[in-house]
Amino acid sequence: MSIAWQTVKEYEDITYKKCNGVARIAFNRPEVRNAFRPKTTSELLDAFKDAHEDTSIGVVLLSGEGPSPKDGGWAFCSGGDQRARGHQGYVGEDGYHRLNILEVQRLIRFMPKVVIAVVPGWAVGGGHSLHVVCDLTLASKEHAIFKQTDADVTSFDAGYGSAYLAKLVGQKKAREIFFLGRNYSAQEAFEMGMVNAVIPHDELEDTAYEWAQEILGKSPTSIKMLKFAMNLTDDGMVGQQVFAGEATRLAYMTEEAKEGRNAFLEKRKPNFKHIKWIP
Ligand SMILES: CC(C)(COP(=O)(O)OP(=O)(O)OC[C@H]1O[C@@H](n2cnc3c(N)ncnc32)[C@H](O)[C@@H]1OP(=O)(O)O)[C@@H](O)C(=O)NCCC(=O)NCCSC(=O)CCC(=O)c1ccccc1C(=O)O
Repeated sequence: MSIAWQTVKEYEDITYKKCNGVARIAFNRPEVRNAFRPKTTSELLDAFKDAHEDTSIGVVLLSGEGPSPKDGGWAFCSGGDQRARGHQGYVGEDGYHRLNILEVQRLIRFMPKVVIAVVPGWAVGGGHSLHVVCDLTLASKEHAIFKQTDADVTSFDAGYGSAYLAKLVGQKKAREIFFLGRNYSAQEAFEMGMVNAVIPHDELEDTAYEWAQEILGKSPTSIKMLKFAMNLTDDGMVGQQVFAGEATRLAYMTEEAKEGRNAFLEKRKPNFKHIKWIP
């Protein structure tokens, strides 16, 4: 299949394309297994915000470009660039120490669209956490490897990367992943419940696009409400807020909401008498 991707914007550390309701954002530092530095996360935030705002986009694919020009290795993302790591975080061009991959995680989690991690190779450390927070994960049969190195480099994603992972794969397995830091194949990750499908490498991108098109055939409101409903119990008050925000939007579309607004603007009491208390 030839997908007519159109580049949206040129970045240094990522690529950003769109086609037919699908946005594709990919790490583009294959020579360092797609490790992210502050510039990468700033660019990711910019692209994700654009995809969030674009009403023609319903699904976002998050992937990693490759293979590495150095050795042909494939990666989704190997986490924070350890060369950019300073005293308090990852040091950007402005000299500030940042820990802003968590902002990217929150955008993925709270975006009213489906985000699919398309994992062509290593998903490691903060890169592993990113696939965990995505709604779905598709992995290359030949090259995807899942690994948590946080405990090797004195880092710990104590939110979605670990606690939510435990919801996906169970407490014992999540603790094994973090405490031992072993490599897991796409098939093993699938059997654990953190990967939706294992796909031959050459078919990975096309399959991700096909899954996206299948999702785009569904009701946008249903998909959005289902995503937020499934997030709700794990996201506490923020999950409730996000879900309730969308419920409010639906309420705004009713006749009674229009009556409430019009009554205020016309400086009269609202008349809800004709509105039925539907059981
Ligand atoms: C990914 C590997 C397992 C791949 O191994 P292999 O295939 O053998 O390749 P290598 O030869 O090791 O790597 C090739 C090349 O890439 C460089 N590289 C790889 N990963 C990184 C990296 N993360 N940073 C910098 N450079 C990297 C490697 O040095 C090689 O370069 P050469 O010049 O060719 O030698 C393996 O590479 C590996 O284990 N990588 C490190 C994985 C890692 O430890 N990642 C960091 C985990 S911590 C993290 O991600 C931060 C989380 C975080 O961001 C966060 C957490 C909590 C709160 C806030 C935050 C936040 O916002 O920051």
